[in-house]
Amino acid sequence: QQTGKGLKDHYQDYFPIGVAVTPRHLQDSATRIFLLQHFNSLTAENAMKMEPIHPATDRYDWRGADAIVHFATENGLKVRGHTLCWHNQAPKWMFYDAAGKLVSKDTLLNRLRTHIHDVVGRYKGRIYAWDVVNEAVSDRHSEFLRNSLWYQICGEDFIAQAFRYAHEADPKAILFYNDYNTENPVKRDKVYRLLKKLREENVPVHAVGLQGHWSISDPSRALLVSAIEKYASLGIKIQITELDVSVFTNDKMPEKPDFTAEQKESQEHQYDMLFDTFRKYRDIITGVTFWNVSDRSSWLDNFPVKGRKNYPLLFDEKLQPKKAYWRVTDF
Ligand SMILES: Oc1ccccc1CN[C@@H]1C=C[C@@H](O)[C@H](O)[C@H]1O
Repeated sequence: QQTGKGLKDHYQDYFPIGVAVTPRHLQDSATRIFLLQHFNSLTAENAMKMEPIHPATDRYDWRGADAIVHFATENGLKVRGHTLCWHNQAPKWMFYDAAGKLVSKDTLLNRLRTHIHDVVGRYKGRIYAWDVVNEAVSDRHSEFLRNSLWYQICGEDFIAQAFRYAHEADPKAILFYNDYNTENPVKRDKVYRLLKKLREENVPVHAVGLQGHWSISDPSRALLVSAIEKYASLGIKIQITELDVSVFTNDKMPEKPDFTAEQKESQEHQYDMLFDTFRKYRDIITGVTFWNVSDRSSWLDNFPVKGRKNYPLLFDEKLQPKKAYWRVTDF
């Protein structure tokens, strides 16, 4: 399929440009052409999460993941796997026994190992990178690790074990720890502390995923740079794995749902700064992936405020480049 020069072409000398997709995106020919024009990496928005892909102890649903991997392989796109161990969208059955009681640490770790070997094994050689553990660090000042069922049952060991299982299953895959708010100094230092400890214990964690759920006012260039420098000092690579730039700086519902001139101007400026910084760190940043395809639909339309229309991406609801697109491709 021949397409005009797109975002990925502007960045071919820097890093792959990815996007989170659903199988439905791939059923529409206009969307397929759009995806192939602008992106050379895909992430499954939901299809490879624990519950969607492994809904029952003895049942996997491979359809969505297979469709995305098939499309990517057919068109020469990279695929990032998301995510092997997370507290959200995890299947209840994994944590409870037949009597409905929480399972033991050994049982849970064995279930995690089976899950990881089955999922990573199926796509071995076709998925080059995995978000092995997502969001294990706490947002609470008093906590280091999030008090998830993973942590309650296993303590911190589930993190190292998840990476070891993934490495066993595909020794060539690049293994990521993935999280959000990773530029916030308090959380940044906790993520750093976790990664440093894992690396010192020779746990196969190769890179850190900064989700990049940012806004027109956050992060500042200074905070982004200090986070990149701090993680890079561990000798690991960095990817921006779920980039979007919310047009809101609070959790209030606006008077009207429109995308104001001020919001546009701020977003153009923020995207310009972000990609200027990414380009400067091209030797450390090995990929930038957007979360969702266009302003037509974003997970931010319902988070953190349900029903609040957001306009966080480089393409508008008609899949047309916004001015921010031209700001990040004119360099
Ligand atoms: O920015 C946040 C704030 C609080 C909780 C979760 C997040 C981000 N959490 C991400 C967002 C959407 C999901 O589809 C992704 O899998 C998840 O990694």
